[in-house]
Amino acid sequence: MSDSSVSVVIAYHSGYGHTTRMAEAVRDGAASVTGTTVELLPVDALTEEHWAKLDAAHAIVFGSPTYMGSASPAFHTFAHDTSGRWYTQVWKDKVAAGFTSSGAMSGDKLNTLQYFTVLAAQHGMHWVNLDLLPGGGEGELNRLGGWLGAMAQSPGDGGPEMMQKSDLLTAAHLGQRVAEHTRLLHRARSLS
Ligand SMILES: Cc1cc2nc3c(=O)[nH]c(=O)nc-3n(C[C@H](O)[C@H](O)[C@H](O)COP(=O)(O)O)c2cc1C
Repeated sequence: MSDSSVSVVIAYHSGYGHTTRMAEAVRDGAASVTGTTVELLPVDALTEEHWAKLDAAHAIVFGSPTYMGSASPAFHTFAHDTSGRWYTQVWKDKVAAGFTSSGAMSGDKLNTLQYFTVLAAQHGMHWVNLDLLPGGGEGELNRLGGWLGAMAQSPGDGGPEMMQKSDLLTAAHLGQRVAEHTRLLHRARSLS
């Protein structure tokens, strides 16, 4: 990685593949910004090498399905496992953002995104929101009308292939925005 390039790591959990599709869309959006390296890291299979990549990243995007109104148990375990890094503020001033998928239209996804923001704040990270006005129809970006992060909804009895294209494009938009803002911050720091 050159001095001018930035790294975005997507730390996510997915039980049945829906959140994986979102993570891949976030990755594609971030990778569309020149000079950005992006990596997907499932939080239930982190090695020491993966933790080192998280520590070295300029931005970390959190992703989880909404289970019982919050992030999944696997994501909560990951968050708990970051407590040593919280103690020494290893992730301070990294960029952060988040995304979640649910079965119900609301499904209490907001609580999952708020949980991510608190996690980011405890680590001293800078939260990047979703800068999209609510989409008016099924095919439009941000059709679910949220701003804290990217949200997707699909029937609980349908597979990941049933996901709405607009939700995946919304996730890609968030990834692009994260990469752009990470680059801005990185450039400003290198000038100061
Ligand atoms: C244990 C469990 C709890 C769930 N809780 C919720 C919930 O609180 N709200 C909701 O809308 N959907 C809920 N769902 C549905 C999932 O959020 C939804 O199917 C999601 O897209 C799954 O993502 P994944 O395939 O990445 O695991 C739940 C599913 C499971 C298995």
